[in-house]
Amino acid sequence: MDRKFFIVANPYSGEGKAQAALMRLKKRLDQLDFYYAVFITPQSEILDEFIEENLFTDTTDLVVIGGDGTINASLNAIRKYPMVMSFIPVGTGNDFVKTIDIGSDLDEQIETIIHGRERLIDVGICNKRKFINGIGIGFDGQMVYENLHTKSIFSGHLKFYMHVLKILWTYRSKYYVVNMDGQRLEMKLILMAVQNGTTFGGGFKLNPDAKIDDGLLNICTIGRMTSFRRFLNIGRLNFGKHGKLPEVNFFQAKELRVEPNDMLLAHLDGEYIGSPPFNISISEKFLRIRVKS
Ligand SMILES: Nc1ncnc2c1ncn2[C@@H]1O[C@H](COP(=O)(O)OP(=O)(O)OP(=O)(O)O)[C@@H](O)[C@H]1O
Repeated sequence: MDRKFFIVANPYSGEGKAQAALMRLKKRLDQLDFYYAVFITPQSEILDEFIEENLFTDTTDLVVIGGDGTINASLNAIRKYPMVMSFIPVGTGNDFVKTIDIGSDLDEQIETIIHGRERLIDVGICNKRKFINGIGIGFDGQMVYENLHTKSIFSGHLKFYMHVLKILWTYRSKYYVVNMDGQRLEMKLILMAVQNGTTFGGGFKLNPDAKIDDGLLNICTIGRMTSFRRFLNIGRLNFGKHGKLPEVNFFQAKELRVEPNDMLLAHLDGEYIGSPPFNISISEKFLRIRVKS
């Protein structure tokens, strides 16, 4: 079957790096005489619906040029179609691609889009919305909320890390009631990260042992911790070395319910989604993606 590429490019991701990546990809596809169409995303709460409306049904390859939010919207747009997804990560955090190998520079990533091997991966579902990387409830949900709603003289990474510092200092632990594969747990936590991938927040490896094709959700919880200890230990998260801290626990589950609590804010693949209740599950080997190795 002839390949047909549908390219979703977000001009806003990562402060506008998509344009240059799109030009290079188009040039390479032209050289190889491949058919492609380009969809430039609009700013919208229902981005997935816009993508779905514009997709042609015989697309073989859906290429996302954007960050985790654009990958998420594309994932939720292709529910009826058996296409392979590939990525050029130009977002701010680009957390999902840190779990896979798509090549380290633009040229390698473009070759992966064209010649990479197919891999079948799991996809998470939260209240009927799919996620590829994960859901952060508590501390990092608060961060995404404040990044969205607070004006700042900074932008991009700098704005994000200013919020990390402020919230790291001020955030108070909250009460979670959770049901994990039938087991009820009540905990006071700073955060709960429910993930398919390993990384959140632009490089924090909260679930370093997560595998994207094992049919399981990996869950990291961090309990009450003084502000001083948070500052002392945050560096460990960059290397996934937080597991030895007494406040940290890891779980694996197929299904999870987080009971209502308006004090808890959450994000799904980096996009703010409000407060629980959340019914979360995993769809094993649901999505085909293209990787380098
Ligand atoms: N044309 C546009 N103008 C402004 N915002 C847009 C536009 N197109 C999409 N968006 C918004 O971009 C957001 C998704 O951005 P995306 O996640 O891809 O990049 P990022 O936030 O820089 O990266 P990451 O999530 O990896 O940190 C969505 O909230 C979407 O509404």
